[in-house]
This record gives sequence, C-alpha cells and structure tokens, in this order.
Amino acid sequence: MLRRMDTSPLLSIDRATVLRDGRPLLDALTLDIAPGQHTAILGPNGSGKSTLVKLIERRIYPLVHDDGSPVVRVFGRDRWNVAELRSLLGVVSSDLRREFETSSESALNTVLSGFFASMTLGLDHVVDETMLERARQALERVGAAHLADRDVSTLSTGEARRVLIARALVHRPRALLLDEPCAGLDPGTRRRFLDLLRDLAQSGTTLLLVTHHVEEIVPEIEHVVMLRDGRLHAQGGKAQLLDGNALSTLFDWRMDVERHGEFYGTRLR
Ligand SMILES: Nc1ncnc2c1ncn2[C@@H]1O[C@H](COP(=O)(O)OP(=O)(O)OP(=O)(O)O)[C@@H](O)[C@H]1O
Repeated sequence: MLRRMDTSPLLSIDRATVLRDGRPLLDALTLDIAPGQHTAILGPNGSGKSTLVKLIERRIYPLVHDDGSPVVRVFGRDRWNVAELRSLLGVVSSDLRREFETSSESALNTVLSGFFASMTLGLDHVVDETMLERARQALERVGAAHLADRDVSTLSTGEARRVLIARALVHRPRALLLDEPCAGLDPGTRRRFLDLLRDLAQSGTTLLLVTHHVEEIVPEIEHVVMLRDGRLHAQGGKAQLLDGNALSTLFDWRMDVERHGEFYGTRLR
C-alpha cells in the first residue's frame, strides 16, 4: 500500500465544481500534481485559490460525479480521515490563521494540536514525550523556539505564521500546502521565510504554494498552475508561464517580468 501511494500523484482533481448560491466558485477544475512536484498556484483575487485549498483540505466538498468516480484524490486516495491526511499534507491556510488569532493557547500547545488535527489541546489528547520533542524541534526549525510559551493571539503576523508552519510540520509531512503564507510579512521576514521554504523543499517536503506574488516563487518550484474564474487557466513550467504576456493576461494588467538571480519579479506598466 505504501509503495503504491509513493508513486501516486500528490494531487489529482477531476472536474471539480463547487457551487455557492448557484454560482461556481470552482468550475470543472481538473488538475494533477505529480509526487515531489513543487508547484505555485497563481491567480488574481477571486479566482478560486482559497476555495481550491479548502477543497484539498476537506473543508468544503465538490459536486459528486454521476458515475461516482472520485473528484479529489490526495496521494492516490479519495477517502481520508483528516488527522491522517494532515500527517502527510501539512496545511497553512487563511482560515486556519483567522481561527488562531482568537486562540489563547501557547505556541507550543498550538503546535502540539497539529498531532490531533484540532485547534486546541483537549483533555482527551494525550501528549507523550516524543510528541513534545517533535513539537519543540518543529518550533526550532522555523526559528520560533523562543515563542513556545507565548499566547498565540499575542504574536505578530510573522511570528504567528512561523508557529502555524511548525504546527503543519510536526508530522514531518510529505507536502505542505501554503495559502498566501507571506501576507503581512515585512521584506526581511518574508525573505527569511522563503529561505525556510527552500530549506524544506531541499530536504524533501513538496511545496504547494498559493500566491498572487511571482516574487514568492522560490527557485525550487518549477511548476506553475494559473487559475482564473474558478478554472484552470494554464499550467506549465516557469520559463513558459512566468512571462510578461502570460501574467498580463492572467492578472488583466500589462506587466513585465524581471529575473532577480534565481527569483522572478514583475514590473507593472
Ligand atoms: N462562502 C461563499 N459564498 C459565496 N461566494 C464565495 C464564498 N466563498 C468564496 N466565494 C467567492 O468565490 C470566489 C473565489 O473565492 P476565493 O476565496 O477562492 O478566491 P481567491 O483566488 O482565493 O481570492 P483572493 O486572492 O482574493 O484571496 C470569489 O468570487 C468569492 O467571492
């Protein structure tokens, strides 16, 4: 079973449609991401990026197919217990960030709650020494060990982001799904954060990075998916899609693409 899962696509979405008030937020979206394929998911506001994240993390469900065939498979499987899925696919989403803004848990407990796919540590959650050690290591990994005892609601945006990444990392997941992880970070913190993502990618964690900023696409990411109006607008390699014409069409504004070493940037016309 494990061997089969290892070679299965990380993500396989077959004509996913999500409706709200009769309107498609995702419209027959088909998308395949291979194992180990670091991917950036780009799209303008309202293009369906966060909806896609919620679909993958099982917060919302698509319309079912008439023939009963699965719409979303993660690591080759369409049925998951959420805690089990989180152990393989760590998620840092905007919903999760909002939920933790009002939490009164310490950063360490917040990271530990990742073992139980819950928001807080409950009385029925038994934390053993190994978990504690792993949670401390995860905080260390993201440079947040000194925040362990702080109440998460008192952390700055960048500090809280690190704690949420540590929470996603406690299981040492195979992949990380990050929705706008750099929103609200100052330039230095953003660059350090991107270096952390590079480090994770180089040590074998597959990155799925949702963003509207080309500047955040770390060099390890080679595959780009473009969403627009809830549909797959384009997908391909960076050389093909991080191009002035392709990005201008996607974002409806003329822009040029510049290379900054291994990174890309845009200049609006
Ligand atoms: N619960 C909901 N009910 C109705 N419409 C919704 C709901 N959630 C999202 N939408 C709409 O679905 C569309 C896609 O939203 P989504 O949040 O996925 O976009 P996004 O690409 O993540 O945008 P942004 O870059 O602004 O975060 C938007 O038009 C949004 O208004």
